[in-house]
Amino acid sequence: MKILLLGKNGQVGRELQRSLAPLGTVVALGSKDERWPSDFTQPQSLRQTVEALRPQVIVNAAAYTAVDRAESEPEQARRVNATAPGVLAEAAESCGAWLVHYSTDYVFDGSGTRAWTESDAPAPLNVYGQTKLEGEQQVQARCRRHLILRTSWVYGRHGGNFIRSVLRLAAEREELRFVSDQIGAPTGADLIADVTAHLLRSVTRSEIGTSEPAGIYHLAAAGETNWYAYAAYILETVRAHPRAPALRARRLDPIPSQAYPTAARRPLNSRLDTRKIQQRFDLALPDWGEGVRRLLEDWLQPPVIPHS
Ligand SMILES: NC(=O)C1=CN([C@@H]2O[C@H](COP(=O)(O)OP(=O)(O)OC[C@H]3O[C@@H](n4cnc5c(N)ncnc54)[C@H](OP(=O)(O)O)[C@@H]3O)[C@@H](O)[C@H]2O)C=CC1
Ligand SMILES: Cc1cn([C@H]2C[C@H](O)[C@@H](COP(=O)(O)OP(=O)(O)O[C@H]3O[C@@H](C)C(=O)[C@@H](O)[C@H]3O)O2)c(=O)[nH]c1=O
Repeated sequence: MKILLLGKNGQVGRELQRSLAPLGTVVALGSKDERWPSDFTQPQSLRQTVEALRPQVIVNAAAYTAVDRAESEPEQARRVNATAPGVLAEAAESCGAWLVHYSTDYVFDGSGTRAWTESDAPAPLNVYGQTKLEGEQQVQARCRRHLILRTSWVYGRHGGNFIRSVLRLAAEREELRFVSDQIGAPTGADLIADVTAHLLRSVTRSEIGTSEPAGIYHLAAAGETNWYAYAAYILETVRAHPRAPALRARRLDPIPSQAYPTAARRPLNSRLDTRKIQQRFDLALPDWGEGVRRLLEDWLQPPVIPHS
């Protein structure tokens, strides 16, 4: 099976390079590939890449993810998050390929306290969420064999994320403040990549031509937290470790969202109901804290080759 992976250098893309490898031949592209057009700000050029490679599966992990910056660069965000996925979807449809596309909890407005299901109506609060929603709609309209995986609060070994921000700030400052009224589930890029591979094994084994499992699925780690409690968990886990680095932070305080003004509004309730993906693909999703702890322990390992 030939798989085209776009966004190979992102948090999820790096893990997909590992998880997709056993499924077949993976052609993995970053934004500046010398062999194939892969710049999402030039959406039409992507058609050429798909037509030349004719993959059976396309996995799109590329996205414009700078939530605050998107407020002042809406057209750039829209090209990357909506127009380019639409072109990919059309090209995937014309070669009969499956298209995996990722989306976000930020398509919801964060109202209420119930976890969002796939059939709830999206109503994004910010440009990033709006362009990601438009991307979902493009993919749904143009490619029958699509899997849209909405996830939340992604962290990974590679690339910038909240865990790195917390550790950097804790090394620099004595007092930290984090919002405690936005609730969601931090989800590991490794989990997303592993589940993606599991789903692809399942759908590509189904009868040729069927698009029956196609659709939107929520994919997030189990449990929930808020950004303040998440930051506290990161710092406690690091401090309890015998190889903990020196941290200046002495105080960590919870604050309401209004006390932390940002260019983009963020949803208060980002909980995703993941029952559909678990039931449809016979999966169990681990608790968010497990994955965060594992990553921190890996980072704190001495850089030596283990004996066994
Ligand atoms: N990060 C998060 O918290 C969340 C992410 N998601 C979604 O998950 C998916 C993966 O996100 P994540 O791995 O965190 O993203 P990252 O920000 O880590 O990586 C995004 C990748 O997109 C690529 N990209 C950006 N602009 C372009 C462009 N113009 N042309 C081609 N490629 C481009 C970059 O490629 P390069 O490095 O080669 O320039 C980058 O490696 C995305 O769809 C995102 O919306 C959903 C919920 C939460
Ligand atoms: C750095 C910092 C952030 N915060 C708040 C701001 C924000 O509400 C929250 C998280 O901040 P970040 O900017 O790291 O997170 P943000 O970029 O909003 O994360 C989002 O990224 C996109 C791509 C998604 O799809 C979402 O699922 C989500 O993961 O923490 C503080 O309260 N104190 C701080 O010192």
